[in-house]
Amino acid sequence: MKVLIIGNKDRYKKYMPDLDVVKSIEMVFCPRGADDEEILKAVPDAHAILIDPMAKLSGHAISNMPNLKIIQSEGVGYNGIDCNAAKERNIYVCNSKGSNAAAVAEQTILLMLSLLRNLIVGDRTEREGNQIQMKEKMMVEGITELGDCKIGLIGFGDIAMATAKRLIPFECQTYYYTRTRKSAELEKDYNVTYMNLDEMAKTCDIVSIHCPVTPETTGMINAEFLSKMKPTSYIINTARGEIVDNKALYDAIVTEKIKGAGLDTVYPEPTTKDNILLNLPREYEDRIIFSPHIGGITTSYFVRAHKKNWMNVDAALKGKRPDYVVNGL
Ligand SMILES: NC(=O)C1=CN([C@@H]2O[C@H](COP(=O)(O)OP(=O)(O)OC[C@H]3O[C@@H](n4cnc5c(N)ncnc54)[C@H](OP(=O)(O)O)[C@@H]3O)[C@@H](O)[C@H]2O)C=CC1
Ligand SMILES: O=C(O)C(=O)CO
Repeated sequence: MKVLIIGNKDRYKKYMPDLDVVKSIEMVFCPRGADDEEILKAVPDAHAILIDPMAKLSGHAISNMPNLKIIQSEGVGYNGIDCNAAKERNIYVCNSKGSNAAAVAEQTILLMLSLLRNLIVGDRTEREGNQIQMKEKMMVEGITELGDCKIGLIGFGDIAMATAKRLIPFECQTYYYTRTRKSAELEKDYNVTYMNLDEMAKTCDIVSIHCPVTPETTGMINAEFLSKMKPTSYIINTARGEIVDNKALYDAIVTEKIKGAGLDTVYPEPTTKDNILLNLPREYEDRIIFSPHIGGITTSYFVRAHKKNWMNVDAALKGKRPDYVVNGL
C-alpha cells in the first residue's frame, strides 16, 4: 500500500504516531504546491492521500489515481480538494474535525487582546524609548477591556465553541450566527446568544469569523457589512482569507468605518508584499495585526491530528468507513 503525503516531510516525520499502519505502508512525499503533473508522476498508484489543509488537489489528479480510497486533510479545511470528483469515484474526503479548535481559539483571543491593547505598537514604542508619549496617547484615546466588548462569532462549530468557552471568564457578551440555530441548552452552556449578521455588524465590538469558505461565505465581510460596523470595532479572521473582501477592509480602515483587524488568514495565501492589506497608508498600517496562519498549528494539535488522521487512513485501507467524512459519502 502507498500513501501520498502532500505537505512538509519533516513535519510528518516528526509527528508520526506509533501505529502499525505507518510501519506497513510506503510513503511518498510531495510539497504543498505540487501540481497535477508532479502528483501523478510521484505516485499514480497511491491508495491514500494525506494533504495539508491549504494544498490543492484537482479532479484531474483524483480521477487518475485508480487505487485511491481516502483523501485525508491534515487539518479542518479541505477547500482545495475537488470533493465532488472524489465522491463520483467513491473516494472518502475526511477532515481532522476539532483537532485544532483549542489552538485557534487561543489565537483568536490573542488577536482580540492584542488589538485592544495595541500590543505591537506598544512593543515598538517601548523599544524606541517613547513610553510616555505612547501611554498618554492611549489613555486619551481610551483602552477597552475585553470584558466590556460585545463579541460576534460567525459560525459556531468546534473553533467558535472553543472560543466562546474561553471568553466566559472574561465576562464579555458573546453572540453567534450560523445557518442553523443551536439548542437553548447549548447556548446557555456556552453563554452565547443567537444574532443575525445585520445586527452583529451593527452592535458587536469584535466580529470574529469561524465558518468555512464556501460560495456562500466568500466575500461575506464586504463593503456593505463593514459599513454597518462601529468606528471602534474590529474584524478577526482566523478562518480563510477569501471570506473577507480585501479592498472593502482596506477602505473601511482608511475611512475609519472600523478601527482595525486581526488576521491569521489572508487571501491569497501565502501573503505577498503587494497585498493591499499590507499596503495601508503609514498612519493606518498598525490597525491590522497579522499572524502567519499559525492559529491551528500547535504541537498538541499535530500530535492529536496525526494520530487521528493515520487511524482514518488505516480504516479506509481496511475497507472500513473512516471518521469525519465531508464529501457526502
Ligand atoms: N487558522 C487556522 O489555523 C485554522 C483555520 N480553520 C478554519 O476555520 C473554519 C472553521 O473551523 P471549525 O470551527 O473547526 O469548523 P466546523 O465545521 O466545526 O464549524 C463550522 C461552522 O460554520 C458554520 N457555517 C457554515 N456555513 C455558514 C454560513 N454560510 N454562514 C454562517 N455560518 C456558517 C457552521 O454552521 P451551519 O452549518 O449551521 O451554518 C458551523 O457552525 C474551517 O473551515 C477552516 O477554514 C480551521 C482550523 C485551523
Ligand atoms: O486546519 C486548518 O484548516 C488550517 O487552516 C490549519 O492551518
